[in-house]
Amino acid sequence: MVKMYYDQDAQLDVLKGKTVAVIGYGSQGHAQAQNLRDSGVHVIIGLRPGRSWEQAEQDGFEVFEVDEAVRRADVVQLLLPDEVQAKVYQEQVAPHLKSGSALFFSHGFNIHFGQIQPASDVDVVLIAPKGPGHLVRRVYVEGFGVPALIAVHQNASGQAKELGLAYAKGIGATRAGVIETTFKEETETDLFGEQAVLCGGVSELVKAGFETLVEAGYQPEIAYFECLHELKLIVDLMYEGGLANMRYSVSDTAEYGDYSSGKRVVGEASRQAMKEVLKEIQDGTFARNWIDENRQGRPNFQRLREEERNHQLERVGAELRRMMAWLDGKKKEPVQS
Ligand SMILES: NC(=O)C1=CN([C@@H]2O[C@H](COP(=O)(O)OP(=O)(O)OC[C@H]3O[C@@H](n4cnc5c(N)ncnc54)[C@H](OP(=O)(O)O)[C@@H]3O)[C@@H](O)[C@H]2O)C=CC1
Ligand SMILES: CC(=O)[C@](C)(O)C(=O)O
Repeated sequence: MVKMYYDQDAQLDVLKGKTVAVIGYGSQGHAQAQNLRDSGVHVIIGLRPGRSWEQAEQDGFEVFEVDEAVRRADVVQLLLPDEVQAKVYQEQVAPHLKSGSALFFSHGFNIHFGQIQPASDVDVVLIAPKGPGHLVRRVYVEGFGVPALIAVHQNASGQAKELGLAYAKGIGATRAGVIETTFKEETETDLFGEQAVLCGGVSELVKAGFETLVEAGYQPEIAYFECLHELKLIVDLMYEGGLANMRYSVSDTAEYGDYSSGKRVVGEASRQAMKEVLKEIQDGTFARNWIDENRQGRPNFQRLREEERNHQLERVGAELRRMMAWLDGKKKEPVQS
């Protein structure tokens, strides 16, 4: 049986008198910094001058250049994009990390693939929320938390796990539950999940369904409602009670269609492809490709991002969201970074 850690297993006092430097103020950075502050933890932000710096100051944080924030910190949480962490670490973190301090991550990529190799006199801990940063903040404010994973790569202080659990409590994760893992397991499962299921898998399934209906002559707006908009409602049911809860709520017609046609759409070929994707994550092929793509200035990433943004599905969806008044009040168009 998996061991889950909850609020009662974590002591916020472990962070009492310590300064946490959150490096980066994006999806995870803004959420974790605000949650920690609301939990009574002393938080400073490390950034480069720019949009995030202005936002963090507007949100009431003390903001410093990365090296200065590191010098002031007992805990340094690296919430930079994975592809820039190694360079920033080498140039602005490692030379200033205090002996006996702690280096935190929310994804194990750079430790697991050897891009960052910390000195032996610091704790190295992973606290990985299993959800997008904006939900980490929203759910915390609502009084609950996004579950997370904890792993200890180095325990120089002898208290790394206690420190990690205190941090997890500070961001609200122990309200939901924290599972112990390793940097390897978190990295490989997270990369697999975002590629084969959550982002890549679902996006291609939605696009294929939308295009199948549109190419067959149906109205794009109906195809959008059927294949994307309604997906949230279905996934909410799965979130609340598993596949069984979704199948309980949909019609028997839909449930029978689920059983009779689902495996024809996502069948043995898809399962084989998933195994290949996982193998390329495990043997480092994906990591090398991603690191190389960034070294070359992201030509393929930018091209593919542009193609996807111009997909008919996106255009139809944007128009429908403008028309759906109730949604307008809740969701802003995604920030075009
Ligand atoms: N997004 C998510 O929901 C999740 C992310 N994670 C992990 O969290 C970590 C952070 O990801 P995420 O929050 O998505 O990142 P974002 O891209 O949302 O934010 C990155 C932040 O880093 C800053 N930054 C970028 N480059 C530099 C630099 N050279 N020097 C200083 N600051 C810089 C950006 O500021 P600027 O405005 O100047 O560009 C921005 O504030 C990653 O390890 C990721 O894998 C884990 C779980 C979920
Ligand atoms: C939200 C999350 O954990 C992801 C999809 O893996 C990520 O954004 O890195």
